Amino acid sequence: MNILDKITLDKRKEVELRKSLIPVSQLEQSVLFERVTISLANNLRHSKSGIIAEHKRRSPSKSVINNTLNVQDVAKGYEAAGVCGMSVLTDGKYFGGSLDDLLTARASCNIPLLRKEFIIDEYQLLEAKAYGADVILLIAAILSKDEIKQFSEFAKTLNLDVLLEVHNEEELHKSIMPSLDMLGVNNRNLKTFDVNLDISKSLSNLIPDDFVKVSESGISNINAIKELQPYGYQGFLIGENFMKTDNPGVSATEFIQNLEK
Ligand SMILES: O=C(O)c1ccccc1NCC(=O)[C@H](O)[C@H](O)COP(=O)(O)O
Repeated sequence: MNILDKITLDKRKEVELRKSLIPVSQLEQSVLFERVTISLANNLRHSKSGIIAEHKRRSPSKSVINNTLNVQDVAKGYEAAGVCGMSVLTDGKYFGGSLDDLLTARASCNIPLLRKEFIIDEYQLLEAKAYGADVILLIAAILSKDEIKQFSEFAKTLNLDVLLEVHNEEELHKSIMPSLDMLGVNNRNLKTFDVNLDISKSLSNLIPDDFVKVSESGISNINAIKELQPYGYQGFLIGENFMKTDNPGVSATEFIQNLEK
């Protein structure tokens, strides 16, 4: 079984457990359910740099990235750096994240927050809303076309932006639909962990212009972004490159300043 199948299997068990502990009615009582969300897609459309900076403690491909930082400092640092949005990994088992991380980030900054999660159930979208997210991620590799439609349409009823992630042409073809805001190309093969920016380049002309194009993973310098911008990419999701430093906010600030020079 590959790692993505393993993560998805564990996620199904986790979500069933969560559902049995916290009913939907309780999620809907969160004060954050009434919050007016901020659109990441809009921010990206109007940005020169297009950085989405991630909070990522560890990952299946890299094990520990940074265990010493707190989410509050990272969120404040990213906001001060001028990023378009922050991605918060909420998976515990494989990434060391949690919904509490999302809540802490929400309390610490006023930029769009992406719940970075393996979404396999509508319940997780209600959680995203209740814990302060503005954006959800849907991964085409683990969802059917019908599920992508169902989850993205449900997300829109909650006023959440939808970032749909693909890694190849087949995933892209099954996914294109009007209920998505952003199409992300993951440069990392989630089954083998190989990273290759050429994936973003080769899929770019197959993505209709109505969607904001986002390139994800393996971006470690501004040259990578300068290479991808001519292919129409307006968003760049960066995790490890910032999180491996002692101060991700300062690292993101320097990165954006160099990019916008
Ligand atoms: O990062 C991983 O090892 C990983 C493994 C399996 C599924 C997902 C994984 N990562 C999620 C992401 O998409 C990245 O955290 C994100 O794009 C940032 O990537 P990077 O800048 O390379 O940290």
